[in-house]
Amino acid sequence: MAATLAKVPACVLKTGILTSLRNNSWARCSSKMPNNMSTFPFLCSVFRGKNSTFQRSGDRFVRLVDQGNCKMDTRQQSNYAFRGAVSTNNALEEQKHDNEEETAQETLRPDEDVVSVVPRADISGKCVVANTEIKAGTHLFTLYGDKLREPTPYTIQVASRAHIHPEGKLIFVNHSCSPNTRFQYTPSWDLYAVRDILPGEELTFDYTTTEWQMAQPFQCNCCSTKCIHKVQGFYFLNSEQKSEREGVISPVIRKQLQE
Ligand SMILES: C[S@@+](CC[C@H](N)C(=O)[O-])C[C@H]1O[C@@H](n2cnc3c(N)ncnc32)[C@H](O)[C@@H]1O
Repeated sequence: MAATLAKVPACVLKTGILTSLRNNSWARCSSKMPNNMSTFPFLCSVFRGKNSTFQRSGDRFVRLVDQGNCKMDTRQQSNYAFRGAVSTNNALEEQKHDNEEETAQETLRPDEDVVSVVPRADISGKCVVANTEIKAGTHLFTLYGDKLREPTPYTIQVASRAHIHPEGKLIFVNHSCSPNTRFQYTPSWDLYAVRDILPGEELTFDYTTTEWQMAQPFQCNCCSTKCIHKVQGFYFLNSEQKSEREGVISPVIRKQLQE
C-alpha cells in the first residue's frame, strides 16, 4: 500500500509502509491489520492510500474525496472506519492490498454512550462523534450551564445579554455550514439530529443560527459546498445566507432581526 502522511511529527514515510515512532519502537500501520497486532489509536491525522485519502476521526479513519482545496468527508457514502495500529516490535510483515475498502475494518466500539468527545487534528481541538447510528429527530443534548453576560468562543447565546457556557459534551460540538444537528428552542434549548448520522461521523450545528455576533470569529473548515468561510455570527451573513437559515434561527436572532 503506497501511503503518504501529513502533519505527523516523528513519522516517516517509506514506500508501502506508514511508520511512526512511539515509545521508542518503530510501528507501522496498514488498512488491514494482522490478527496478532495490538491496536490502539495512532498519531497520524491524514494518510493517502492508493485510491483514497483517509482522515483521522478519533481513533478511526474515514475516507475523503477531493473538493478543490478541501477534502470532503464521505462517511455518508462509505462507512468504513480504520483503526491505526502500532506494534510494539518491528517484526510484523507489511500487508499488501489492492483495494482499501475491501480490507477496511469497522471499529464500532461497544460504548453505551451515543457520542464520544475525541481529538480533531485539523482544528487543534476536540469534536463530538457518533458511536452508533443516530436517526434523524433523535434528541442529543439539552443546553444547560453557567450564564454569562458576555459571549466566549464556547457560549451559546440565549438572550441579547445572556450566554450559556454549556456543560457536558455539547461544548465540543463544532460548527458546520451543512450541519447534521440543530437546536429546537421550546420548552428548553435542545439539540436534535436533522438527518441520520452514521457511526464515526462528527456531530455539528450551525453557530450562525444561535450567535448574533461571535466573541471570536474563525475560519471555517467544514468543507461544505455552502461554507461561509468566516464564521462570525448571523449579523454578518449576506441576505441569501440569512434567508436559508430562516427556519432554524433561535428566537434571540429572530428578535434581533426585528429590532
Ligand atoms: C465551542 S468550541 C468547539 C470545541 C472546540 N473544537 C474545542 O475543542 O475546544 C468552538 C471553537 O471550535 C473551533 N471550531 C468549531 N467549528 C469549527 C470549524 N468548522 N472550523 C474551524 N474551527 C472550528 C473554533 O475555534 C471555535 O471557536
